Amino acid sequence: MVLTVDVGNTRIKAAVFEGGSILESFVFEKSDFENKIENILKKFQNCTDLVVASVGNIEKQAFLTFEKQLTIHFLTHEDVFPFINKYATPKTLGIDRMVLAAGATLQFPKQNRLVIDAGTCITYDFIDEQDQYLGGAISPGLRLRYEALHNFTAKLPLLTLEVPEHYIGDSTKEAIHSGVVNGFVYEVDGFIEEYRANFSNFIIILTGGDADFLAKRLKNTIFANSNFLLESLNQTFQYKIDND
Ligand SMILES: Nc1ncnc2c1ncn2[C@@H]1O[C@H](COP(=O)(O)OP(=O)(O)OP(=O)(O)O)[C@@H](O)[C@H]1O
Ligand SMILES: CC(C)(CO)[C@@H](O)C(=O)NCCC(=O)O
Ligand SMILES: [K+]
Repeated sequence: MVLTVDVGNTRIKAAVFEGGSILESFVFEKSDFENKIENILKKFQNCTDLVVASVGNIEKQAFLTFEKQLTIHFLTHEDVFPFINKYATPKTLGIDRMVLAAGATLQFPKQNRLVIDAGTCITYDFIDEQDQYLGGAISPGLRLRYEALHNFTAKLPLLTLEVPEHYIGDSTKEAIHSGVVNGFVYEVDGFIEEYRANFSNFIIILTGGDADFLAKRLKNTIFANSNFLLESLNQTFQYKIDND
């Protein structure tokens, strides 16, 4: 059994895998995460490996307390990945994006793949048919957009997500909801159209905290898989074992 842990910028997500299938998944805040992991390991005592991808501020040291119980794999750029990395600055590429690209490469062989992760940030990652990772884009996520409008202006209130009535917002609140929510959806639809115009034979994988919300609103029919990063962590680990 393998425990995979995704330390994001906002929250931590974790899942226990037996072979290729998820037994249970968890979401928790960063404070007190040691206890949360300890409880998971109490429940699943057959876990032999802990696989971590962290883009948050939690480093490898924080996981070493579990070393008595199981083997820790804290993924870094030094690990083996199933794609050729063409990013001009490979050392600054987020480990979450590398894991997503690995999962897409292994799960969907011999095609162009676009992974869209709608989390704290929206990331776009493109891996072509020759398994070359080309890069993509990073933009502010849904909640970050609401927060940025409030934090960097004097007059804009901090709102929580609401679906706008219309694209023409007729009040401050409606204008913000339209700008944030419609802007988010138009952006993603726009990127998808750009990729579609330039590549054939490709698959889109949609994941992250806002994936379900987004999937319902896109012009294109795309199914969301909220567990794609955790599944990809498990696959990256299996790949590492087979190829190290
Ligand atoms: N309880 C919650 N806390 C924070 N964000 C939430 C919550 N529930 C849903 N969301 C939505 O999820 C988005 C954040 O996604 P996610 O939880 O995947 O981010 P994350 O943990 O920082 O991971 P990553 O850094 O990989 O994006 C926010 O834009 C927000 O709209
Ligand atoms: C973009 C985020 C914040 C998304 O989680 C993460 O992948 C990251 O910190 N990336 C580093 C910059 C880069 O990927 O080029
Ligand atoms: K993200």
